[in-house]
Amino acid sequence: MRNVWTVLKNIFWYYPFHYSAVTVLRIVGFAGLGVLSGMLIKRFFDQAASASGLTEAQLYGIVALLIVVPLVQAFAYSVDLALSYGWTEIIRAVFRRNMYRHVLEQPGAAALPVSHGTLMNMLRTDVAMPESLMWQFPYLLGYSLFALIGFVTLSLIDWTATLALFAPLLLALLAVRLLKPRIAVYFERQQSATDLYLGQLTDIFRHHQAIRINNADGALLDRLGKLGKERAAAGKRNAVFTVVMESVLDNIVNVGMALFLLLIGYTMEQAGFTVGGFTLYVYFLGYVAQMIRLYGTVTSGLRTTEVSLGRIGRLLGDGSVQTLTRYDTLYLDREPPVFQLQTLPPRRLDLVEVRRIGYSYPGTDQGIRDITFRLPRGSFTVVTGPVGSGKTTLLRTMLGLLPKTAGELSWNGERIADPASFMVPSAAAYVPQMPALFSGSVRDNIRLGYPDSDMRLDDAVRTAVLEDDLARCPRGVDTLLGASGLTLSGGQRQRVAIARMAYRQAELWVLDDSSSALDAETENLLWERIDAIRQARGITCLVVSAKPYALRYADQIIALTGGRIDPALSRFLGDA
Ligand SMILES: Nc1ncnc2c1ncn2[C@@H]1O[C@H](COP(=O)(O)OP(=O)(O)OP(=O)(O)O)[C@@H](O)[C@H]1O
Repeated sequence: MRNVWTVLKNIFWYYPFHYSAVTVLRIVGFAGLGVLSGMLIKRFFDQAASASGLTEAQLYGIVALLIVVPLVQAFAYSVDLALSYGWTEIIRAVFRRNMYRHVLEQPGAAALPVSHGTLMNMLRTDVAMPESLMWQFPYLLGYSLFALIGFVTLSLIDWTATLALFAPLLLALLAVRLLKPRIAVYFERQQSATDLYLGQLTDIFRHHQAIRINNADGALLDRLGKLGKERAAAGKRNAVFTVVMESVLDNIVNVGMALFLLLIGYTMEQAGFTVGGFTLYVYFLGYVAQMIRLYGTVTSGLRTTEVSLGRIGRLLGDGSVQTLTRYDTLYLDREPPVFQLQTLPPRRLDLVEVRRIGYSYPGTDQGIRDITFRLPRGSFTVVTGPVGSGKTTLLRTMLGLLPKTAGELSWNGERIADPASFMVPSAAAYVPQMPALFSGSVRDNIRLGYPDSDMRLDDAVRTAVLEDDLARCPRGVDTLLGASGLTLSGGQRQRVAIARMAYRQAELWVLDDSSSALDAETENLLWERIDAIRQARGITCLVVSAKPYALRYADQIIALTGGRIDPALSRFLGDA
């Protein structure tokens, strides 16, 4: 629960003035004016029932006040809404932005510790829990204050009836205490079922082609239907539990009210209870009932927020509360600063050294161990080995996309402290085994944020042997690709990704099985062109390939078996 209070405290400091203003408004607008109305009503009835009755001036005065007070309350309510509504969205946006930022700042290959479905659900519902709880407190404070004032005022009239009016409160506290542990259980189950459902939905949209091609529509839809039903059942259970809790509280109030009316009837006869006094009791009764409901809402909000923050903590890890609540500008009312591409200064490569590096996937004995080799300027190194021997793992570890667990990397003799931030253009450019394309044109996909240059684009297109493919498209390099580049063939997708790498003009080119979908002729041409550029510009190539075409250009071969270098099958350059 400590995390919940810290998050609420941090939210408060985003807009201390607004939150304080809303709190004061809710206390004055609901508690203060509420008490005033109650007093006026009492006075009205007492005076009306007295022998002298109401004078005309008194009557109009009271009626006018009874009209003005609700109008002021309505005004206070509107100001409250105007102040709190916008901040609700802002707080959610801050949380969402912080979660996106955290995800984007992770090393590329670090698998998210939660599924896509869970992530979507967190961004959708969990982020909203703290702030919606936050806005309940001023109400609870207002109504509690009102109830307290009511308690004092009424006990001066008749303490037994007052006790009867407030007795349900104690019972309600007890009921909420008993029901509290279940609130978290039902909410957590509902969230987990929603995670699975959203995860399945995401998978279907991401892999719809694979699903169609494998004729798996029926099976997946069945599974989606089953998850949907489980989600609905968990949601229903949670909703039913919430309604049951609310109705338990309501009924406690109703029983209390009946008890109270019985007592009043008795007291009115015995002690000459006035009509005004009775009206005041009835009037306060509504507020006590509302306070009890709010108490239930806040208690359940505290529990569900605790669950949501626990879930978000699984994504954000240590210091999750600070990461989630870190505040900075959202640029809602002005343009954000123009994004300046941080192109790093050229970093000439003379020699890259890989010394005894290793990486193990968490919780497994899979990965790479004790890998040592050198990449001199202009060299062409091919990494080979059977499926699962660690080729991709080696490249990703070198690029900092996986955090190495052993060994060192150096660039021109200097240790690379943080490969993730160093091994990017202009030092290294990378074509992953499964490159990601985006909707937009071929040009957009190749540039991907880099400045537009026709010369550079032509160069990159030629390096990737894409020119004939583009010549067949009426709009050439401006041809639009569907979502995720779906309108391209596998080989074309690979070559757009190679062109993207070439466009970056890095010193070290890293290609992971990037020609697997090419026909022999195109692949031959591709390596021929890459080799020509290597010779002309001194580019260093590190290439995973299982096919013979790239091997033809190799002046070094790193053969992996079971995550280690097999010296018998490898061929090194210089002293490794
Ligand atoms: N995220 C992961 N978690 C656990 N194990 C993994 C993970 N990714 C890969 N592995 C395992 O690590 C080993 C090396 O995988 P890697 O992808 O590097 O092999 P590869 O040689 O590139 O294979 P391929 O030729 O099929 O691309 C494999 O046994 C694989 O199952």
